[in-house]
Amino acid sequence: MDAPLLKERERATFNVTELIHLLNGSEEETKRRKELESWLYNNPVFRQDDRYQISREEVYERGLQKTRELVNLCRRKNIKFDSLDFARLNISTLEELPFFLHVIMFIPTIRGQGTEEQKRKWLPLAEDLKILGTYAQTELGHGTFLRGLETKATYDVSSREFIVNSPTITSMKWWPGGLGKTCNYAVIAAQLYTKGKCYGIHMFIVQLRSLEDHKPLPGVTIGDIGNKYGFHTVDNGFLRLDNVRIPYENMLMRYAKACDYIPPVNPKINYGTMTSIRVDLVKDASVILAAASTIAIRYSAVRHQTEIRPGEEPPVLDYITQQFKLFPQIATAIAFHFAGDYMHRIYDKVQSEIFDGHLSAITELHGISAGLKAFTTDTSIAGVEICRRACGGHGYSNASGFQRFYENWLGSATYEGENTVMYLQAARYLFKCYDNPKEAPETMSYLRYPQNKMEWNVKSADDVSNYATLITAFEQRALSKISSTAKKLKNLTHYGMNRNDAWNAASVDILHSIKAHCHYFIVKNYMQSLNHLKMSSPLRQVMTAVALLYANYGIDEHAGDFLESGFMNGKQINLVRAKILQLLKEIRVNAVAIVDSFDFDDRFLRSALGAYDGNVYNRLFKWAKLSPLNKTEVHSSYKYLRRILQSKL
Ligand SMILES: CC(C)(COP(=O)(O)OP(=O)(O)OC[C@H]1O[C@@H](n2cnc3c(N)ncnc32)[C@H](O)[C@@H]1OP(=O)(O)O)[C@@H](O)C(=O)NCCC(=O)NCCSC(=O)CCCC(=O)O
Ligand SMILES: Cc1cc2nc3c(=O)[nH]c(=O)nc-3n(C[C@H](O)[C@H](O)[C@H](O)COP(=O)(O)OP(=O)(O)OC[C@H]3O[C@@H](n4cnc5c(N)ncnc54)[C@H](O)[C@@H]3O)c2cc1C
Repeated sequence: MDAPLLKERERATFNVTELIHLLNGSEEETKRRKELESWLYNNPVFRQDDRYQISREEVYERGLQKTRELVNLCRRKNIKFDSLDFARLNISTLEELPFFLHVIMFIPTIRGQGTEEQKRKWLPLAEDLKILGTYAQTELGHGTFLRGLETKATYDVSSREFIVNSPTITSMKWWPGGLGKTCNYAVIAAQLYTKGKCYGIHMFIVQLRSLEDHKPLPGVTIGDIGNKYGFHTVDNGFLRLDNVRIPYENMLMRYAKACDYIPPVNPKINYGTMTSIRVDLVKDASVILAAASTIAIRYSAVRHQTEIRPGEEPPVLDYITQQFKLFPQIATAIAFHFAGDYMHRIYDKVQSEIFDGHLSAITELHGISAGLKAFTTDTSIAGVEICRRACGGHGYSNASGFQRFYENWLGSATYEGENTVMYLQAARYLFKCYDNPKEAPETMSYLRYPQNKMEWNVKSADDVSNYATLITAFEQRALSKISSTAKKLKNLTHYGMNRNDAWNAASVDILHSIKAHCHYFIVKNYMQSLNHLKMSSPLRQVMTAVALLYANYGIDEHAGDFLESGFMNGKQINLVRAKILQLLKEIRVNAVAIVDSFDFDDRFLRSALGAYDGNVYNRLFKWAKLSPLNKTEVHSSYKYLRRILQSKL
């Protein structure tokens, strides 16, 4: 083991294994996760060493090979696609596979929106992978505005069929994962027309390719949309349907019926699959940021640069500015971990309410999941970039491991709802609750009895170590933003603007308000989660320092907002800043141990900078030697170089 990391580990003040189990839920959960990972990582098909040396076609083909291995593994070990074990395997591949949309959206849409009869027919086929489907909603012309989708499903009473049609170029389905080359089925979002009237977006199961030879069926024009920033393994596709006929039974009809149209009790129930993925993304944001922090912290403990005192070249992690960049990322990863747990709990609760026929809870779930999806993906994307840059030049090499997850994760700000749009959706719910506080759910309880407090109860650095004091600060910031924005909206409508125009005119303030609310929620949930968890006192001390850093850093980062609220003054902001420095020092001794507790396997990180042993330089040299340009001492293209070198001006 490399000496610097050994020394770092020896001085940790808490037991790493205890934190590993705490973050995994229990010792058994840790064991199970590791067992699943070892099945995956010991399989050579999941290799990544030549990832940047193979063509897109080969990357896609590998994606399918990996899919086959993963499916075989699940069959051998009896792992169901809707199980926690599959979710863990899914994350551990650290790569989207071409069939993921089948598992995360196609099957869940049938399960959530199909009648019992439809589920009996389609689920066995889909779960046994006799058919492979995707979720085809977005079109070339519209992704966000679902009411604007143009694909039509027109009911033909005489044949009891729907005629599914893409009438224009902008109505082509565009982006669905696995659509281009992999899937032979899709759930298609289309405007339902029956008896000459349009009833809005509904979901239809459409077969796209032959089950015999995989050729597109008549009327189906389909393909891959081309290279992208990331998601190289996935054949995101386009699809044009030319009056394709499907049986009446292929409209998913658990909540709405066609022919003589019966509407669903809540028309947004059709959007349920998106909500479920938004919920999952909160936890994913934590994993990605934890992985990036692990690489950056381990590397920063190994990398020595410059001098603080003459003759002593410290690890860069000793520079306070480096700590100020990286420790908040660790804290954020843990905060999002607890937010992810919360989201899963509330999602399960709402699902059981829906099961009992109470559809009203989906509005609250949408409000919370849309906001947190945007907040956590936004923050973690920015955090990964901070970690990458904190690794200096080597952070820019593919050997760092950042690019693999960064390029894919960038998409999370857009897919499952573009983040600004999601914030605005969450804000819609927030402002409704502000106007009607009795409706406010627990997450917005401060709206029920809004108290504009006059003064923050902070006089010394010790005062900013108190959870309740910090939560109050975030609550007051949110309240101040929300109430001033609500006033603005009221003024705009008072002077004659209609509600929609006023909403657009005030939307920048609305965005600040919802971000402040999400931040408040994350801080509160983080601190409450820590209070409820059992842990040894050395671990509690460390976890408390990290949570306090999260909150104090958030105040410093948005000092303008907190000052503007009038609740805080400049002196108090200085106390917050002093506290941050104190916390950085406290966390420094445990930084490597904390990221060790995230417990990433080296085969997951695949990083020369972030491997457990800290053997950075040997790994970088090994990586360089593997460059395809180094296969020969003199590259074959020297023929051009020779001519340049030998030509006369
Ligand atoms: C932006 C909105 C929310 C707007 O919807 P709209 O019907 O056009 O507008 P509206 O009639 O004014 O509706 C607003 C109203 O609908 C409600 N609502 C909206 N969404 C939901 C929901 N999920 N659950 C429960 N309720 C929902 C809102 O609360 C609003 O209610 P309100 O009118 O205020 O009472 C919607 O269109 C939307 O969700 N757009 C984003 C599209 C999206 O997320 N696409 C994802 C495609 S799949 C994908 O990206 C997979 C990637 C996965 C991967 O590769 O890993
Ligand atoms: C990697 C990846 C995978 C995907 N997989 C799938 C899939 O499997 N199935 C599928 O159906 N789709 C998929 N999508 C599509 C994705 O869901 C959409 O791209 C996404 O919902 C955003 O819609 P848009 O592209 O229309 O963006 P637009 O809405 O056109 O956004 C452009 C800009 O307009 C702004 N804007 C739009 N509306 C508003 C508004 N009301 N108020 C303020 N600003 C607004 C946005 O903030 C943004 O800045 C995928 C996309 C990606 C990148």
